[in-house]
Amino acid sequence: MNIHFFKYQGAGNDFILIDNRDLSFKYTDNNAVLQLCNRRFGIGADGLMLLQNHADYDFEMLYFNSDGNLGSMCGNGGRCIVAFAKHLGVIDQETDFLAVDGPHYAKISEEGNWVDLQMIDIDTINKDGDAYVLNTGSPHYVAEMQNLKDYDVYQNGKAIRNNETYKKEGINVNFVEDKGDYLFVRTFERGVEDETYACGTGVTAVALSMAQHNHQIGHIETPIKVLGGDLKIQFDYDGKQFTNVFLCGPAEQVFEGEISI
Ligand SMILES: N[C@@H](CCC[C@H](N)C(=O)O)C(=O)O
Repeated sequence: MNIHFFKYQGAGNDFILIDNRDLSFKYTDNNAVLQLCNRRFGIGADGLMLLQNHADYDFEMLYFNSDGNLGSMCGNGGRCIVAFAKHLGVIDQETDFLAVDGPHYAKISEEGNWVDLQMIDIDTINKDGDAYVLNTGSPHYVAEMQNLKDYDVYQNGKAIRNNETYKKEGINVNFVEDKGDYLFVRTFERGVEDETYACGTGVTAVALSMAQHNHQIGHIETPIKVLGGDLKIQFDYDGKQFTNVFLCGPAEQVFEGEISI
């Protein structure tokens, strides 16, 4: 099978994008995705997305983690597929598209490289010891700490993701350090089974958890730094529910190519 693909990155979370409006990429098992995402023997990426037609929306997003399995919602992937849809001429500057966790609204800058993506509303944040656990389209564990720059995110994230509580379904593990003007976040991602340079649903989970932790109410804007760059989360919080949640940040096409598998 010969595949025409595009490579995108959003704050260093990188993805293979395929225009599958003609349904020529047939997903039968996880081997093709696994091979394409492999950083030694394939294109290399944290995940792969198919952009497909949908009768009721501008397009549908199908997201696979780099382990080859269909994933839950990917926030940075969502921002990248919006930039891809604009590149293809499927949308102009605003869109309503469908992802695994439901419909999403997004708007994109005129230059096509900055996307504000609306995420699902959240009304439940649980605790696991001192950590927060919530689902922002994907399941997340959020733990606050000091000196995060030197922390072993891989070993500690992997241990939490694979402990008795989370082993079966898996969880994405986020560590956050409050730097005053911004939050510094590092994430061990389920489905990649490694630390990634950014995780969109992860930084969303972190911003909401920290707002609850710090008893913030009203319209809140949270600047975030991750290994791959800067993101911003904005939302309204009335003490019970988080609404109008937006994940904002860069989404850039890196290259395009052909590969046969
Ligand atoms: N990188 C993503 C999260 C992708 C989903 C996750 N790995 C999972 O399946 O749990 C993001 O930007 O949100």
